[in-house]
Amino acid sequence: MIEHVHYRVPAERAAEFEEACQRLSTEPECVEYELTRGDDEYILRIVWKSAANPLPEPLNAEARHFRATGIAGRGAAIPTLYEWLGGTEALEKLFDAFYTRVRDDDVLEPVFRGMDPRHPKHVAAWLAEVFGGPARYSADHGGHRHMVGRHLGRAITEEQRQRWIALLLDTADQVGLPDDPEFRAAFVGYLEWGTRMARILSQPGMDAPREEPMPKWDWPLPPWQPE
Ligand code: HEM
Repeated sequence: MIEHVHYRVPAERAAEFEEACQRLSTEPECVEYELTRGDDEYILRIVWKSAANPLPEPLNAEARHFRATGIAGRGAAIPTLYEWLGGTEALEKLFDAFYTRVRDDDVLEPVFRGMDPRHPKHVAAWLAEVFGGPARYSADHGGHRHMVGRHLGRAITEEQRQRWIALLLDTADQVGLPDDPEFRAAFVGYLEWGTRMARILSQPGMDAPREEPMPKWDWPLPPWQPE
């Protein structure tokens, strides 16, 4: 439940009012909130876990309630991770180089022996979509369910997972993927999550995958850009 509350606050009470708003940080049912300010008025937006909660003084005023539509996003002022890393061309270069190195890797070679030769391009298409690029993996390669299905029953070990990630990061340096702190934090974050999911889903006894939305990855911090 999303609540919007409009307040008129005289200048002499502004500090007290803003302090009261900050106490929403300790509300157990509050997911997030944002206070925006006009000349002598404010709008407070609160996202509640379920139903809206009563607000303490001096915040209790007439509120309007809304539901999320799922329509939300970033504008073009902040590039997607996909744009930042150089798009499909850069991702294909990364995975071509990576799977070439996999052939000479003692830990990973047995895992990928007999691999489909289109595999590097498919993984590039997967990552492109996860990082905010074109939805080609969903459209042409079976989407999330297919990807999960390709890991089923492979019993990936922790050693294999760690080698996969280490070799991919080394290849990222080799092919010149951006190495700024924000991009690498996002990239490593996704790889940690994705490889751990792949290992868990590949263990014996895991059920056939269900249809699920593609994961979407974003910046943990916006990238630094010159003014
Ligand atoms: C972020 C981590 C990972 C991503 C994004 C990823 C992505 C993918 C995708 C998209 C496919 C299906 C390709 C297709 O559509 O044909 C796939 C298949 C596969 N993955 Fe992963 N994977 C990850 C981690 C791992 C790890 C850690 C291993 C093992 C060490 C692994 C082993 C495999 C194997 C053996 C296949 C089947 C290859 C073939 O024969 O075509 N994956 N992966």
